[in-house]
Amino acid sequence: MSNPLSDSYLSRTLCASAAIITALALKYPDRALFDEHREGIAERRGWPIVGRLPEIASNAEILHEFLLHGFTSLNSLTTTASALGIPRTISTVDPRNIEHILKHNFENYAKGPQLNAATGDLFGHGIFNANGEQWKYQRKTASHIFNIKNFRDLFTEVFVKELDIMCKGVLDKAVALNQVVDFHDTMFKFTLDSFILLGFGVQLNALGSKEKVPFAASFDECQLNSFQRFINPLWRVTEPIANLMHPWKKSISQHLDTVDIFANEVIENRRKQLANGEMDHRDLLSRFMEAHNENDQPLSNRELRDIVLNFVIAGRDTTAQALSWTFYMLLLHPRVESKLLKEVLQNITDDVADDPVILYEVIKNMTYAHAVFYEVLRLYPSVPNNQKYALNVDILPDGTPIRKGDYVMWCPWAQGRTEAVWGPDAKEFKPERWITAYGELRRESQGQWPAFHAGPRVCLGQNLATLEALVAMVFLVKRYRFRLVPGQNITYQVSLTLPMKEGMRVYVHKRC
Ligand code: HEM
Repeated sequence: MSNPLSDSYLSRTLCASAAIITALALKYPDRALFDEHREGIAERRGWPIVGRLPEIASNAEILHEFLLHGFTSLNSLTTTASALGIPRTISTVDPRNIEHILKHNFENYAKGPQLNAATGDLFGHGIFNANGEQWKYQRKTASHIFNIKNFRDLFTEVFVKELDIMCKGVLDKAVALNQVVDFHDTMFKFTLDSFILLGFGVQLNALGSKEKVPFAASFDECQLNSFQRFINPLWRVTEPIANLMHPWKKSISQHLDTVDIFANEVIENRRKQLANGEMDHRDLLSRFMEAHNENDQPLSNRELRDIVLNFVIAGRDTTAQALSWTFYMLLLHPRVESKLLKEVLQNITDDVADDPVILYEVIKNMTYAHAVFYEVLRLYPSVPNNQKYALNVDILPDGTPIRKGDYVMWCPWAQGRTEAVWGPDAKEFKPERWITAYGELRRESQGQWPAFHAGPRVCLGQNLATLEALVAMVFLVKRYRFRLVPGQNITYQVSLTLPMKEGMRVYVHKRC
């Protein structure tokens, strides 16, 4: 039997709630609760109380296109959006603004609390999350390995050696057995093995295993999860619920354990090698083991673990993705592939290929190969969106006012496709745009082409990545013809970087 007292209490509560929601909806008819409009910044109006959260959530799978559409539909290179639970973010593809944020007013823009919270359990206090003195000592320590001698005498040799393992162990077998290869997965294994060997002195041999190595699988899950936290304001609630609902699935904390075990093994292994005097050169990890942190203390195992994981994402993912998108573009553009092959055959004779020191010198001067790589990174930047946090008020070069506590986001994926930045053929894949009338490589400003970031935090591994990618490109183009397996959907996975969502399956043939 119903109780008249509790029924009337319930109906009064419902009426009061409806009245409050209506009043809030009238006060915030097109934006998030408690948010204000931002004068002078192009903005599409959203829904009452939640703002643009529903659009962001429903376009999360195609976020990069969604952002591009935002710039083109508002006909502005700088936009903003109000969305419940997501901090106010000003997005830009204007080269002047990007250079200002990353270079000219560097001190005002930091890695912010949102990034630290979303990626903290994976990247800890490593270089990608660090600011101030904590960042400086890591940058300085790591920079010592990127010297000409290492490039000439060590890095090229490692890349050639790992390529040889890939060719014999994966690609030649696929040719002989007429098997399909997942090119994307193979590139991830190649860059993982190469980087773990030259950075940490460990021969991992991921290329030798058919499956994904457990560390890599868990690392990818953690990364994807970190990214999802940016667009899911309720992640602290939804993640534990998801664990309860899917108890048979490995949870993020279990994936983190797998990742930690791997990093700790690498560290222990190195300690033993150092103790036995087995190292004949000082690589990344041994340099950090000898370094002192921002408090002038030797690094703890936890700090070393952060270093290892930050450098794995830097050294593995970005280059593997760039190589995958490069071959995707080559397969879709046979004209470009033939032109590249011509340059490869002219420069990479068997003598050159057999001598890493000469190979390094020859590759440095291959203009078209560089143009192909830069053009791929223009359309498929390995870091497709990136953000910083304003420590103080500022005005961007296009006049956009920035408030203290705003996030500023720049979007290289959208920028590469923006006609106002790259001209009417912005969306076309044209390596020739990187070559001057004198046949030299064109250099664009870091604001126009921020694929490797800009200013004091410009990518430390830019030259390493370019060398690795070009060595792989020239060897693979020279030895093999790849063909896409028809009917697959090759697209990106929205994440911190730009992986292919379902890989890229190819047939492999030897060139005669
Ligand atoms: C195609 C390959 C690569 C691309 C497109 C790329 C791009 C980038 C970008 C956009 C950043 C800025 C990230 C941020 O701070 O939010 C960055 C930073 C960095 N990259 Fe790369 N990267 C590549 C390969 C590499 C490699 C092979 C290494 C080797 C160690 C490396 C080391 C680093 C480091 C240490 C930083 C942090 C710099 C700092 O904060 O001072 N990168 N990279």
